[in-house]
Amino acid sequence: MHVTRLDIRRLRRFDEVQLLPSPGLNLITGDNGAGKTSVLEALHLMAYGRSFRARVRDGLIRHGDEATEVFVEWRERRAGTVQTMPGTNPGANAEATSLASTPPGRPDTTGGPSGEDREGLPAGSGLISDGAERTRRAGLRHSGRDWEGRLDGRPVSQLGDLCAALAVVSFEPGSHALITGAAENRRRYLDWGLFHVEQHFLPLWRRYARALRQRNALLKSRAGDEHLDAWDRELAEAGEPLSQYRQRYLDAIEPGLARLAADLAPSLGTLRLEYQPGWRREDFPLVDALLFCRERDRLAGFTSVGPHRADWRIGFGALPGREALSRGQAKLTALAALLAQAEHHAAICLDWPVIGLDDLASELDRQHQARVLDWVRASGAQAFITGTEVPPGLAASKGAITLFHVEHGMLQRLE
Ligand SMILES: Nc1ncnc2c1ncn2[C@@H]1O[C@H](COP(=O)(O)OP(=O)(O)OP(=O)(O)O)[C@@H](O)[C@H]1O
Repeated sequence: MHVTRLDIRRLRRFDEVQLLPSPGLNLITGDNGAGKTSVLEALHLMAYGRSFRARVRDGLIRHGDEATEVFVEWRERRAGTVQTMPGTNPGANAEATSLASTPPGRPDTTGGPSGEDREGLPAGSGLISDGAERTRRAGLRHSGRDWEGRLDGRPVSQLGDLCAALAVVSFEPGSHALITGAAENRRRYLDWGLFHVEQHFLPLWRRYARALRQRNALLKSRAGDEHLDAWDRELAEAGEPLSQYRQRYLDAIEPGLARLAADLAPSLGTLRLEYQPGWRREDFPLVDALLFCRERDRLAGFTSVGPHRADWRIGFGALPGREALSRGQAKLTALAALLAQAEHHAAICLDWPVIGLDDLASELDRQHQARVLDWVRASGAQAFITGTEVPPGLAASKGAITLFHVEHGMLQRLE
């Protein structure tokens, strides 16, 4: 998929800007504080319902305004999501390759903008099909507390449905948290991938989240066993398959991630992934684990076992543990994980997610920049790269790039 138009209103320092990007590489330059990252944040907001830097109410809305608005128009393959369990059928494009060679088969994403220009947020005028591709539109108005969204001309009742439409993978200065930060980052990574490739995952995830809320409320109110039994069963019925989806997703990602990590950080040795389901799954079914922990959970007032406590870890042959990774190595590993996720998405959905690379030059040395840019270019994915200057690695990476410049709250395309 590729974005053909992005309108941003009242986000950070922007009053109102519009970006008409190319389907390939787009570079956004500007001085410190000009608003380059804000452009990526706007895209991320539409795809995740939050910024990668903060929640909406923590500074995303322009000072003095009530809400921020983002409108995105994009082209995507009509085939949409192929409903296949991750890991069971990676698809024709799943032959993952290294950064040094050409990435997997390039989905055809060459269609241009629909040509139809729309004003106004967050309304959309419906879905426009055109052969193998279609144009989609999403608008989101977010005040931090409330939100209002439209997708293809219709109101959206759940933010998750809006976010599941546009797939964006963002690499930014905080991305190392995926490897060295809290488990929540790693659960989100799995869940984001699954939202997009497995149609049964989101309802299951919602069912689990609801059951967890209910069980926690009962624990807090010291409810009797007869009430908790039913919610334990419900939690387990949603939690077991949810956990299996995550495990299989991680298994499906692992080979591509290992190859990408070997290219980006070869000195670390062989990569392996370990999934931790959130309870001793090898010993007990979840329903039994919940029962065993019931008294402890009553005292604590929350559920201490289950997929909401899941995690996954990366280990490297040459290191004692992920704690031994330098910050730079953690960043390279996070980038490998994000690109592997993008690659897997492309293999299953036959369409690349949009890739955001914030401040690439300050994150990677010249040689790694060039490798990543070559890889992204060869993939056919649309990418948004930001930097105070043209990244040095871009000089070594041959091919077209569309340039934009941000200054004084304005966003301009440079010819
Ligand atoms: N809520 C807000 N209201 C108004 N202005 C804001 C708000 N939040 C941040 N800003 C300003 O918006 C700009 C944010 O810019 P952004 O982080 O996108 O810049 P950047 O070009 O990526 O900068 P850098 O190169 O320093 O990373 C900064 O000038 C910041 O002071």
